Amino acid sequence: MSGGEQKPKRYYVGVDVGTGSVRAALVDQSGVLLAFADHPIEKWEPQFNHHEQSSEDIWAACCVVTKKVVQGIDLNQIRGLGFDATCSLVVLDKEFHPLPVNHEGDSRRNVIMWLDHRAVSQVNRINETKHSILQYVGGVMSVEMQAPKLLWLKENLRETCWDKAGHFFDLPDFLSWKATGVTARSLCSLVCKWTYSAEKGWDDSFWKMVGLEDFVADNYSKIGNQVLPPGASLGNGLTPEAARDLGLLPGIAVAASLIDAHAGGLGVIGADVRGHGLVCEGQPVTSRLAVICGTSSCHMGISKDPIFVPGVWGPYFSAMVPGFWLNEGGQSVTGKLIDHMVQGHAAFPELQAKATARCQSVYAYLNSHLDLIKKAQPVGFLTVDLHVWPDFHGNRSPLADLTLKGMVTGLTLSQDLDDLAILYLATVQAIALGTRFIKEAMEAAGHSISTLFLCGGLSKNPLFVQMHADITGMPVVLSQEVESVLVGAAILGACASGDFASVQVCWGRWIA
Ligand SMILES: Nc1ncnc2c1ncn2[C@@H]1O[C@H](COP(=O)(O)OP(=O)(O)O)[C@@H](O)[C@H]1O
Ligand SMILES: O=C(CO)[C@H](O)[C@H](O)COP(=O)(O)O
Repeated sequence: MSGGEQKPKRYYVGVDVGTGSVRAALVDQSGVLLAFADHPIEKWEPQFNHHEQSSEDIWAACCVVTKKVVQGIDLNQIRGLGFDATCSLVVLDKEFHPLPVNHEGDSRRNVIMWLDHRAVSQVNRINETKHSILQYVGGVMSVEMQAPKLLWLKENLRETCWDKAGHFFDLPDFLSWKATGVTARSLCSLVCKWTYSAEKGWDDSFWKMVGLEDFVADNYSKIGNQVLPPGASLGNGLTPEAARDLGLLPGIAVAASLIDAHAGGLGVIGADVRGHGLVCEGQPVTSRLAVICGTSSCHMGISKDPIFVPGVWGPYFSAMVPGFWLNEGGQSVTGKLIDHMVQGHAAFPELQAKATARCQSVYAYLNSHLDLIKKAQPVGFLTVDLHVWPDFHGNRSPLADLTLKGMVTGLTLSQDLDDLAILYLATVQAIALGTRFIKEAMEAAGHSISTLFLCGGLSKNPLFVQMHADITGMPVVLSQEVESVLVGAAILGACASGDFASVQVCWGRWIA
């Protein structure tokens, strides 16, 4: 190459598997997102509180979106691939074929989704053990974690699933296995959802005490006995078969994955805010709370030393930003709750018709409708008589009580569009109050938070963002790059490629 010629560009692909859809992005070596694609995924709810998906369907959606974002690019310039996903449980047999996680024996449905609450009796028994490991999940294990779901499978689907199972994967780790054939697990998923300790490894006494001693006996081969930090390069990279599926070249570096909330946290928490006059400009990164808000909301705060927050998951070492401890608060349904309240209201068909006529989303329409009816008052005052308690799917943080239910007070006989708009507003406010509740619990335990950094689907809703600012009394920062979760996933691919020495170096160049 002559001195004047430029080096060929280098690209990385990030794939983000959310609850409702799969997204992919092509990102260049400066961290700029050049192409985006998304594709819906299937969900089943065969009975109340049972939520299932198909790992084959999810992989097929990953292939669709990846092929789209690399169209027109010289594939030789694509250097790395990173995945993030929801923390759902994928079950495969010894030959890596899907196994049913349901009474119907439908093996297509081989994923117990993260929001599935079938394992209530199992998690209650796990919590009754008072095992010391529970202090690393806020004192109370959530029914959404993997241990209670595994125990449910053992107790309920012994012959059709448990005895035949060869591999239990967190969804992010399933994807990296599917791409590389390497069964190593990410430190992120094992630490955050499976009770693994970055310092001490698996705790035999926990698994024996809860009735899952089977894992100890076979040296954890079914749930992971090779653990790698997120961003580590896996095996020989993309296998020829996976390369064909994804429309990429074999051998491209594939990274150990992250959970979706953690990829979002990585994508926003270090953002360069210089020149905006924000209070956090001169403060350490530990003064920031990243809130990743999609179907659920996850509240990610980091610290130099471990902080134990009752009802808030963690502290987890190096599970999101290497070298930092992580606490993760959360609300199990936020986007899903707003959709539920709006779509279940009698005036929804009228709303849909009016929004369609204006070529707007129902939320854009509702936001402008609230502006119309608020008259001279700030919009928040429209709900002085109407209040929502948002724990329709239990409370993840800080009460850590899965038995809690939702509540609405102040209802009248009105079912018109004004009524729907005000109920929508009260729901958004309730969710923002939930964020404040979590932030206050984290501060009471030792965090010092001055600024919120939002990303995920709900951060595209200006009312949601404004209510978070009004109700927490803190500035809310949105990244210039809306798809921050995908930037987090691409950082993994960039790190695995060897073009950046570590996740932290890439993070420093792209984000901070
Ligand atoms: N432009 C938008 N305005 C308002 N709400 C939005 C917008 N885009 C997405 N959402 C809401 O965000 C939620 C989904 O967020 P997303 O991050 O896509 O979820 P997931 O990662 O769980 O699949 C849904 O409840 C949806 O209604
Ligand atoms: O527990 C979580 C992260 O630790 C998330 O709630 C879960 O992964 C679902 O994410 P999303 O709501 O974005 O689909």
